[in-house]
Amino acid sequence: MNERLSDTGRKTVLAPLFDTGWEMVEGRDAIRKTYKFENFVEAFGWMTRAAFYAEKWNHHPEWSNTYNTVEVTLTTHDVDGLSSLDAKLARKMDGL
Ligand SMILES: C[C@H](O)[C@H](O)[C@H]1CNC2=NC(N)=NC(=O)C2=N1
Repeated sequence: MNERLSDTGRKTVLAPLFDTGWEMVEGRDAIRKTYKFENFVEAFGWMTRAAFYAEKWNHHPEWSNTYNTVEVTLTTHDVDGLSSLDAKLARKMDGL
């Protein structure tokens, strides 16, 4: 069962993500990041690749796309806050 990240878990898995541009969402236990691409095709291609992992891991982002920009928010609805799955998906998104 996936659980909300502990204080120690937050230090180890969230801190590196903050270094890559992720930030806490104000008023929510969630993280967000804005990705910029060359154009719409690059942005949507990246979303498609990310969507395969989201589906494979049954962990889905809140996101929106405008032309070359994708705004992503990650949180775990089942635990009403951040879990290790959010960190896992964030790391994957950064690597795609
Ligand atoms: C029933 C289904 O497995 C759950 O609702 C899954 C689907 N995708 C999910 N995605 C996210 N981000 N959080 C969840 O808690 C979650 N739960």
